[in-house]
Amino acid sequence: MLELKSVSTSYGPVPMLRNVSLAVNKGELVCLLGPNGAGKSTTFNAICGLIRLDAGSIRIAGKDVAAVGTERLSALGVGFVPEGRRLFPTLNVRENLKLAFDASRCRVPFEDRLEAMASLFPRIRERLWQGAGTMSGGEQAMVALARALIGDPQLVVMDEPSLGLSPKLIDEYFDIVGRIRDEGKTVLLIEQNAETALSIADRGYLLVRGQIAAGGTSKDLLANDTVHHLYL
Ligand SMILES: Nc1ncnc2c1ncn2[C@@H]1O[C@H](COP(=O)(O)OP(=O)(O)OP(=O)(O)O)[C@@H](O)[C@H]1O
Repeated sequence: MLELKSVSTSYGPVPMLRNVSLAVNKGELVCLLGPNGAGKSTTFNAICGLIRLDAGSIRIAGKDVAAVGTERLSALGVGFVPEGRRLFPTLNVRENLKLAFDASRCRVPFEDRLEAMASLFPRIRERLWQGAGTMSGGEQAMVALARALIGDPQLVVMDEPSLGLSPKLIDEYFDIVGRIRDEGKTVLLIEQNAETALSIADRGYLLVRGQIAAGGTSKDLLANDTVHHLYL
């Protein structure tokens, strides 16, 4: 569903990602872990088609992201949860969700998808008319995930969605992410919160200084010395 093949990027003369290869198969929940500055958000932006690659390729459902273009990825069946949520603060929740729905190719009526989101996120149901910018951080995190899901995507890519959430809310959030995978969606979860991410992921990769330093099943990574040294 998602394949990065020997991807290298740079910021001006400074190399960032170096020869990064990773794959997420249909129906899998895979996490990409890494310390601050490892290149996680750079990887996310590259998957969104926002960064030009120096080398390598990124394919979603077999299609080259660079050829498809960022603005058409949603219609290809991809939902994104960017770091910091990036909702439209002056629009209400419903309007935020409607914009994302309109960018997708979902054939189910909007009201049906809205009802599905309200069932998945009960906190959202009574907040549909509230300005997104006035919601709490936790509520905004739920809206950002609902926005990624409203068009019924096949693939969901998330960049550090648990940032700023309380421990209780992190558990609730990751529980929902696990359910999304159980319902058949493919998920790439980019996270610093290694222990929680690995507790729901099927597999994971560790990114260190722009390179993949380890990869394997969640069980393997939990037993990996480098992962332990960095996180656990
Ligand atoms: N637009 C940019 N121009 C120059 N350098 C950049 C740019 N964006 C990111 N970088 C640098 O690239 C490196 C990787 O940044 P990135 O945001 O991908 O890391 P990260 O793994 O997501 O970190 P964090 O967990 O702290 O968010 C950092 O050293 C950062 O300063």
